[in-house]
Amino acid sequence: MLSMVIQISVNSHDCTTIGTDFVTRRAAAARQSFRMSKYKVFVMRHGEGAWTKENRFCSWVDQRLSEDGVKEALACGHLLKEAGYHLDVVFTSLLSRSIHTAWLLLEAMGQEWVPVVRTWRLNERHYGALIGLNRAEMALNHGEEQVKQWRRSYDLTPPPIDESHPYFLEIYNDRRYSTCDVSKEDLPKSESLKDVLERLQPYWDGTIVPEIKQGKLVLISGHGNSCRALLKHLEGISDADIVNVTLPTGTPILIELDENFRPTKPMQLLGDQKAIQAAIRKVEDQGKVKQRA
Ligand SMILES: O=C(O)[C@@H](COP(=O)(O)O)OP(=O)(O)O
Repeated sequence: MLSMVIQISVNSHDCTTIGTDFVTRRAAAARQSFRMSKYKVFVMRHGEGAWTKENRFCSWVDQRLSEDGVKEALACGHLLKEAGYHLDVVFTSLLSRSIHTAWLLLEAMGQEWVPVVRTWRLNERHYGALIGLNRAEMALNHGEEQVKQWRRSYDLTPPPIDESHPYFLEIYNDRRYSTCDVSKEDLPKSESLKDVLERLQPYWDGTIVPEIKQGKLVLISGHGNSCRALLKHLEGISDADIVNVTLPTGTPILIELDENFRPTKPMQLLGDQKAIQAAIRKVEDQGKVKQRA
């Protein structure tokens, strides 16, 4: 039996302030509306990436999963299998950590045949010139609040990447980006969360929603910020509240929607709730000068 508890964001000091307040309002709204769930969709951030250990902004750099990330992806698959879910299609970004998570999850579920569809529109937010930098060092040099704003604010765009950046050529010469529905020149050089939602929403509306409407159970294996953008859209999270939403790696989030694609209940992070809270704290701590023990 899964223990499913409503959560949005956990911050060791005040997590439960805005996060819980938001959840409470959402729960009250859902109770009042008496809307019936018609659709379910899973949104999840991939398993831990290799650069997480080094605390570097990874973004469009194609790092693999860490050993722990592989374990997380497999554990997600086991969790969904035990809960009896049968997936019909999985959407990923063009980045290996998102694709490998989908493969491992499907393998653990014994559902390897399920189609995996890749799109750059689910890529992680483009962190521009911040790519490759260490978050704790950035917090030391620019302050923790500035780093939090760069990481979590809705409409702040970091400085763009340019040709002098050590990862510029690796990203823009990569063959995968010649397969996109926009030219290489038009791919982002830096993005706010708002920009991510703007490039993701047409894909959600035009490609993913029609699948869900056909009755298919969809799982999105995305990234911390591409998933935050989608959750903001689906859950109607305000520009102010999204700052306090942090997603752990390798944790499926179940969203139930009515016939008009409005949420009927608060989103649910599935799995061991204490472990999920610890995982969220770990991600938040990455932006601090000193990490908590
Ligand atoms: O780009 C990255 O390093 C992380 C998010 O970083 P933060 O926004 O948490 O700093 O993305 P992901 O690991 O989900 O692909």
